Amino acid sequence: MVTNSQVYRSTRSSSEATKTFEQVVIQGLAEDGGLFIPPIIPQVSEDTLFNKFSKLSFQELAFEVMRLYIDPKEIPDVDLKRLIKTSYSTFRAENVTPLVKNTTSKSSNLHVLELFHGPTYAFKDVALQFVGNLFEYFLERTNKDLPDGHKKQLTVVGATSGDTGSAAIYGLRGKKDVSVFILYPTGRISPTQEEQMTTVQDKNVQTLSVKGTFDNCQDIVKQIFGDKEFNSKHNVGAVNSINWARILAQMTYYFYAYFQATDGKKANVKFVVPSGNFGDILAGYFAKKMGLPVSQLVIATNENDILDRFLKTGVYERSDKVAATLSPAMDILISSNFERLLWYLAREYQADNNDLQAGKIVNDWFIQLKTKGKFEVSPAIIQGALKDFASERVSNEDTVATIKKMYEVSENPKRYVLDPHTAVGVRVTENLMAKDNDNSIHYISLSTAHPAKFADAVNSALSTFDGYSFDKDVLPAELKKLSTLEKKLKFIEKPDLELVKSAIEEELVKMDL
Ligand SMILES: Cc1ncc(COP(=O)(O)O)c(C=O)c1O
Ligand SMILES: N[C@@H](CCOP(=O)(O)O)C(=O)O
Repeated sequence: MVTNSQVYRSTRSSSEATKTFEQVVIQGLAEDGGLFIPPIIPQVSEDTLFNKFSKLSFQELAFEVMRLYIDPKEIPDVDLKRLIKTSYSTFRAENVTPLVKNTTSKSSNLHVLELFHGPTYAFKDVALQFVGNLFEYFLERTNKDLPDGHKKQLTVVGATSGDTGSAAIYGLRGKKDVSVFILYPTGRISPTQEEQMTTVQDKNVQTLSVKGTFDNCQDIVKQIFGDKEFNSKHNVGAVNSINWARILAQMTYYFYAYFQATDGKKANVKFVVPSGNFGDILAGYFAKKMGLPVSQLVIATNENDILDRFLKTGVYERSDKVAATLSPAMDILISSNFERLLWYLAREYQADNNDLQAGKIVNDWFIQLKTKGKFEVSPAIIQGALKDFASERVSNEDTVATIKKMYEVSENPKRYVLDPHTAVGVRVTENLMAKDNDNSIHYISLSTAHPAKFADAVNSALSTFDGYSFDKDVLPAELKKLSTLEKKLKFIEKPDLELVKSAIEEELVKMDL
């Protein structure tokens, strides 16, 4: 029986947990196709939360949170502190994830948590700057005494609906003994997102534009992990939120934002999270289960609403009918990280708190998903999920209307511009506030990307306003110059595993790392 939160297991395994943090970070996905999780979630007392954690800087808090999940024998304190410091030194905001308090008016507790102050202007940087440095740290240690030609090299393969790709590339560009291949759906990401990825010329980076959807790209990535021969030949690594380190690094801002919103006091707090692959909100679930007194985590989706439908019906169903929306990074039908949540729910509500039995249940569900295209969970599981989560979906029209309304009414700051993903969250937050009708609740709405990345949606909401100029008011100079830079990308004409594997092998030879 595992008793410590620094040992990991797969969501689909019926054996005891045995994996170390380094193993799960480097391996990415478990051999059985499951995701790695810590079966024990560490607990933080109220005293520690409100008398210690609430007084820390973002970096200090990141250390305290991460320390609970990483054995000091694997990364000693001094190294973990250095990794955190280096990772967040690239952010434009000193406190990394600032909270814009009382955004609409002094008397309303709607706070916007800006997560886009990293190098690629999206929340993914918070985790991927850290993950890049973590890969480098582990590889340097493994390779230190190995002669050239025998050093371990990691081939990172990731799928993106727009933001993970550039954040992973910026986290890994130029790093020793790592190559990075990013698959994205042709024509289904914004022009700026595409430019951010394809204009990076470092020789260890290659983007693959795949004719298909994000779900196709993600499926191919998972198949590559399951391909034993390819995987053992190339040491495939993950940058998507299937990698546990992504979730871990995202926990910090739930704690930090809570204390910023409440001035370090215990209060009634709800987080609203624009969701797709369920990685971001899952980090909030861990924070809540660790003891942060969050009253609700609210899933905000666009028209691709598998998560909302699941919470309403208990049926998790595959579909290939992905809608192209104004919040394209959330155009996702299969939410990878949902599997992690399902494991904790299965353990508590169906397996009498037995880890091994929970693994068996989750494995059965995912076999059904593969063979029958869907699975259904019991009402007890849904009722369990609803103790922590609520959900709502938002249309394109309401997304545009929310960007417009915020621009008109915001007080702090005036003329506040939301990106369309953030707008999905803000719309859900406003609906919730109307329903709750309780001034004592703090609502923290996560802002997951900078509006400059989504010119079409933002302009369709704001171009009729007198004096509004996207170039002047929204677009940072750094992103403006991207359109003038040379592009490096390779087209893959259909979403096919073999085509992608050949492209990777061909490029690896050219990279000659
Ligand atoms: C801007 C933006 N918002 C929201 C999301 C959804 O986050 P998650 O996939 O972690 O649910 C994504 C993509 O992941 C994103 O890029
Ligand atoms: N929205 C994401 C999709 C990939 O999700 P991840 O969090 O699992 O990496 C993106 O922008 O690429």
